[in-house]
Amino acid sequence: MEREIGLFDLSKDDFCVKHEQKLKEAKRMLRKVGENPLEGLVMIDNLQRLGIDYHFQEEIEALLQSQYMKSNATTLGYDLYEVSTCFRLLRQEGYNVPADVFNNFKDKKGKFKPELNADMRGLMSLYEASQLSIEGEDILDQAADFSTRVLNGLMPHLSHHQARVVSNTLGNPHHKSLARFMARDFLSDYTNPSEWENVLQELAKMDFNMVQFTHQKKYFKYQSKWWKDTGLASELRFARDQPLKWYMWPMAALTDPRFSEQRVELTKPISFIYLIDDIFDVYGTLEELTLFTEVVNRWELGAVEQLPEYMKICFKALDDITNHIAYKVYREHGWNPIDSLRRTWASLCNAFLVEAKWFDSGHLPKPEEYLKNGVISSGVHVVLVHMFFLLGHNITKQNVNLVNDNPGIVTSTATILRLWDDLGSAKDENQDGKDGSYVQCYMKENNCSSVDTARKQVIHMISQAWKSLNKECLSPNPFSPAFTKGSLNIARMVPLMYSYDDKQNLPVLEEYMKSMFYDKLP
Ligand SMILES: CC(C)=CCC/C(C)=C/COP(=O)(O)OP(=O)(O)O
Repeated sequence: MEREIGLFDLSKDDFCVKHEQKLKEAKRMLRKVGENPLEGLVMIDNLQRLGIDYHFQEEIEALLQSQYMKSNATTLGYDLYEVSTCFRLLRQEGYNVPADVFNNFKDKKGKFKPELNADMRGLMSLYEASQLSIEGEDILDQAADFSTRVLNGLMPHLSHHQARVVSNTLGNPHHKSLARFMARDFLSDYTNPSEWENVLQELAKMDFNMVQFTHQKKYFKYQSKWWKDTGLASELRFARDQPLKWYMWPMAALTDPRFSEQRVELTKPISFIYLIDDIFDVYGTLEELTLFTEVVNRWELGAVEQLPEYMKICFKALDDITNHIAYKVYREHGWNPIDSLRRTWASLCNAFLVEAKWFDSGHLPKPEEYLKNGVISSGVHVVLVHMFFLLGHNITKQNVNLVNDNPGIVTSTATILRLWDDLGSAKDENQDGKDGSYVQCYMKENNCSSVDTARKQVIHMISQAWKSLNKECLSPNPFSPAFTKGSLNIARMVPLMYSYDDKQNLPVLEEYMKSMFYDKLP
C-alpha cells in the first residue's frame, strides 16, 4: 500500500532505519552544539520551527534548564537576538522570565535604542518574543510596535529573499502559527546551511513525509470510513459534509504522531459540532430546536421519540459516539467521563438555542452578552473536554471539575475562535448566517456605522484573548503539556479556518490541507 501511494522511495523498513540513523545523528549534534549554550538555543529554535522537536524533548529540557540557571547572565552583555531568543524559548517552556530583560535595550527616555534599527535579526527575534506577552506587560507591547514599525521601514531596502523572511515573520510569528505548516517555508529559507542545519533539514523532510503518510493512512482507513458508515451525510442532506476539513482540527491540535488514535476519536465530536450547528443555523424550526435541546439536556433515549426523524438519527448517532468515547477513556484511563461529555453537549445546545431565539425574535443582544454565549457556542469546550479525557493526562476529581467548568484556557481559546468566526462572517454587511455576530452587536451598542471600526475593535479583543491564553499556558497550570499545546494549536488553527476570500473560499486552509496531506517534501 505504501508503494501504491508512492510516499516512500525506499521500502518502509529501509525508510525507518534511515530515519532512525538521522535522528541519532541529530541527537549527537545537539549534544555537541549545546556545549555552546547560545548556539544550543538556536538549534532548539530550528528543531521547533521544523516541527521535529517532539523527538528531542528531554535534551531540550536539559539545555533550557541549564540556560535558565544562567539566565541572569542573559540580561548583560548579550545582544538583542540572543536575549529575545532566550526569553522566548524559556517562556514557551513555562519558565518564569520577566519581560524587563528588555529594559537593557531602552534609552534614558524609555524608548528602544535607535542603534537597534539596523539589527534585522534582533528585531525579528524581538517581535517573536513580544507574541508571548500577558496582560500588563507594556514593554512587550512596545517591543511589538517598535519591531513592526522598524522592520516594515527596512523592507524596501532588503533583498527579495530577506523581505520574504521579514514579512513571513511579521505575518506568521512562530508562537501564533502552526509549526509544521510553516516548516516548508522555513526549510526553503536556509542559505549556506551549517553541518547541523543540513542534518536537521534531512531529518525534517523525512519526518514530514512520514507524518503526512500516517495522517493519510489514518484518515482513509478510519476517519472517512467511520463517517461513511454513520450514513449521516445522506440522512441529513442539508448539513455540511466535510470530513477532511473536520479532521484538520485534531491534526493541527495534536501534532505528536503518537496521538493518532486520539486524533481519530476527536474528529467525531468535531463532526457533530458542525452537524448540530447546521441543524440550528440552517434547518430546524425553533420548536424542533427547543425539543432537541431538551432531549440533549435530559439525555434519555426514551425522550427521543418526540423528535422529528432527522433529529432522532442525529441524537442516536451522538449517543453512540459519546458512549464509545466514554468507554474507551474508562478502559484506558480508569475514569468514566460520560457525565462531563453529556454536560458539554447540553451546554453547546443551550447556547445554540439562545442564538436561534435571538435570531428568531430579531433581538440583538449587548456585545458582552453575545460574547459570553458565543464562547460556549464556539464548540471549543466540547472539543477540549473530549481532548482532555482522550489524552488521559492528569485526570483527577479536581481537574475534572475544573475542565467541566470552562476554565480560562478553554474560554480564551473559545474567545479567539468566536471573534475570528464573526470577523469572517461580517466581511460583507449582509449577514447570511442565522447566528448573528459580535461585529453587529458592537455596532448597534456603540452607534457605530463603520464595519472597519468594529472589526478593529474585534482584532484588538483577539490580541487580548491571546494574552489571556498565554497566561494560562505559559504559567504553571494543572494541565499536561500535550493539552496546553493542543489548546494553543486550536487557537493557531483558527485564522486558517476563518480567513474567507471574496468567493467564500478558504485559500489558506486549502493550502494547509495540500501541504499537510498531499504534497510530499522533495
Ligand atoms: C475546533 C472547533 C471548536 C470546531 C468547531 C467550530 C465551529 C463553531 C463550527 C460551526 O460552524 P461555523 O464554523 O460555520 O461557525 P458558525 O456557524 O458559528 O459561523
